[in-house]
Parts: sequence; structure tokens; C-alpha cells
Amino acid sequence: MNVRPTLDDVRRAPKVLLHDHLDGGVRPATVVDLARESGYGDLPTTDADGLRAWFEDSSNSGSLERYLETFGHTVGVMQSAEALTRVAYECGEDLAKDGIVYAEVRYAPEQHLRAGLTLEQVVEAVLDGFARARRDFGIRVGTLVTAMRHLSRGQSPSSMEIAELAVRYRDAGVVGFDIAGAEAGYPPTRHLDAFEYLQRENAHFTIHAGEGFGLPSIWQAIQWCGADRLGHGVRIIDDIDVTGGEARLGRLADYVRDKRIPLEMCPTSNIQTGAAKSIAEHPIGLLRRLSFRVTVNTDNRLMSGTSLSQEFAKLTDAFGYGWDDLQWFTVNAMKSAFAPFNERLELINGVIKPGFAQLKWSGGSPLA
Ligand SMILES: O=c1[nH]cnc2c1ncn2[C@H]1C[C@H](O)[C@@H](CO)O1
Ligand SMILES: [Zn+2]
Repeated sequence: MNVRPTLDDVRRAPKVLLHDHLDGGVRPATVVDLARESGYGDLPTTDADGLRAWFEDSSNSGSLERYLETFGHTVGVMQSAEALTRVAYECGEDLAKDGIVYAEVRYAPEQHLRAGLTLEQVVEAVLDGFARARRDFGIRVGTLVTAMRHLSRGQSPSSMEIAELAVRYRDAGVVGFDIAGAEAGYPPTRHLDAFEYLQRENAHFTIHAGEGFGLPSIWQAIQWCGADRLGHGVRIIDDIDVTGGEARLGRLADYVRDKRIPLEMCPTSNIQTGAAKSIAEHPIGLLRRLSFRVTVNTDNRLMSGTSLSQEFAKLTDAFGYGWDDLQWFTVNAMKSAFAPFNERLELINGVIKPGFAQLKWSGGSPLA
């Protein structure tokens, strides 16, 4: 019997999330609280429901640059150690309640220095919030520190300083590094020194690439910078020719698939920024059929009004995915995580596979 999981079923499944921004997942009520406490006066409204709607509406422009403008408000209220710890703790709680067992959450430390915190204080405040969430909700969260790719060269802190931060805190819960921000006009190679340093240090990193810009960005991220994973990577589709019914892969797409380079796909976010037209037309359908190493992610739960379970439920509706597909995406994500091998193995064999087995045989609701 083929069984299609409902949203409630998906929530119960042990899931893995690799691409989620700390400043893109703040609870609207917390943004309001923190604005009041810190005297931040620029919020478009101080009504939490109104603010939730404002973030979602403002993020639907079809442009990555406009989408990114909304972060001014979340970053604006995350300028103290207390605020950062609270946001991280609540993030851990929300992810755990969505059934996530392992997550990697990213943020740009350089954006949280306005009230006088040092980079180290920012990192430690966030780690503290996630450590508390682990104690209270059992969820394991590794953090990625992000450098903003559009900041001018030579500016302080540089992407190199953020990379050094990742290495300094690698044994304390920072599992990797990332670059984010506007992609067009800001190629990954601007930060080559940081990526080369991380490679020499045997450290992990992912790069937002193939979202707001196409194949050259993906090519640079992999072949110049040595990215372990691609943030989004949706535009790899431009290197796949599907005319005539059979998919023909170009050299770059072939390489990405052959090397099992993980794609951190974020369907709803891609529609909001114009990287994909609709869920039904999202490249994830084809890429999954072609067995790329695809993972499913949220990107920014606040801006997209979403959760990982909702992303899976949308895909299930659009592509008819069943439990086997959901487990495949989840195991892909766990295999691709920056956590140590033993921890990944333990979660796959001890938590994910038994959890899905139980749901498959008892929890699923039969297809109508
Ligand atoms: O999807 C994205 N693409 C590029 N940059 C992004 C995306 N989502 C969030 N960001 C930026 C805005 C945040 O302030 C920053 C760090 O989390 O990363
Ligand atoms: Zn992102």
C-alpha cells in the first residue's frame, strides 16, 4: 500500500535541517519584545501577527536583494548577548517541536556588533542558547558562521576573520562556515583567501550559490573555492537539458552529481526570490529523479512563513512523495551534515531509520 504522509505525520518524523538562518527564523512576538527592550524603533508594526504578515508579504518580491532587506529588522533587535541567546534557544525549541533531531543554523556574527559586542561574545551567546535548547528539548544544533559576501573588500571584520572564528570555535559547537547575501556581482572568489585558509585547516564550508546568480557562481564555489555543499544550487538546472524527454547533463551538473555534492534546497524561499516559479515546477523534482544529493531546508522560517515539515508537505503534495522519499531526503541531509562521522552514523542508524520505520508501518494515513 502506497502511503502519503500528512503534515502531522511529517511533523512526527525525525528530520534533519542543514540550511536555516538564525536571523531568518525569529518568532514575531520575540522581535516585538526585543525591539521594546532595546529601544529599536523602526519596526513596521509592533503587533506580532501584523509583523508576521509583513515579513512574509515583503519577502515575496521575486528579488533576492529585496528579500534581504527585511533582515534589517531581525538583525536590528539581535544586538545584545541576551537577545542572541534567547533567539537561539527559541530557535532550538521551535525546530525540536517540528520534529527535527539535528540542525545546522547559520548567522553572520559581523552583523551583531552594533551595540559593542565582540565577534567572540556573539558566537558564545548563540552557542549558549543552543546548549540550553539541547538540555531542554534534546535537539542537537551545530552553528555555521556566515560572512556577508557583499561587504566591501578590506572592510573589517573580513570574511577571513569570520573563517578564523569558525576554526577557533570548531570544538565548541561551530561546525562550519558560509557566505551569504546578494549573489549577483559578488562572486565567491572574492573570498578565496578565507576558503583556502579553511581548506588548509581541514574545516567545512558551504557557499550560497546558484540562487540569485547562475552556473558561473556554482562553478566558482566548487572548482575555485572547494565548497563542501551548495546553499540552494537550484540553478544547476541550467546545465541540464531535458528537451526530447531524456535528461542530458552538462559537465558541471555531471560533476556535482558524480561527486555527490549536497544541494541545500529551500523551495518556498526560492519562489519568493524568483529562483523558481512554483513548488510544482521547482527543480527539486527533476534533481531528485536524477539522484542528485538533494536535501530539503527552510532557509528563513519567518520570511517564508514555513517550517521543515511544511516544506516537506508541500513537496509531498506537488510530487506525490511518500515515506521512502522523505527518508531519502533525510538520510541525504544527515550524510551531508558537518557533524563528525560517528555522530552522523549514530543518528542515521539509531534515530532516523528506526523513526521512519515506525511511522511507515503505523503512523501513515492511506492514500485516498
Ligand atoms: O537565501 C539567502 N541567500 C543569500 N543570503 C541570505 C539568504 N537568506 C538569508 N541570507 C542572509 C541574510 C542574513 O542576514 C544573513 C545571515 O544569516 O544571510
Ligand atoms: Zn540561505
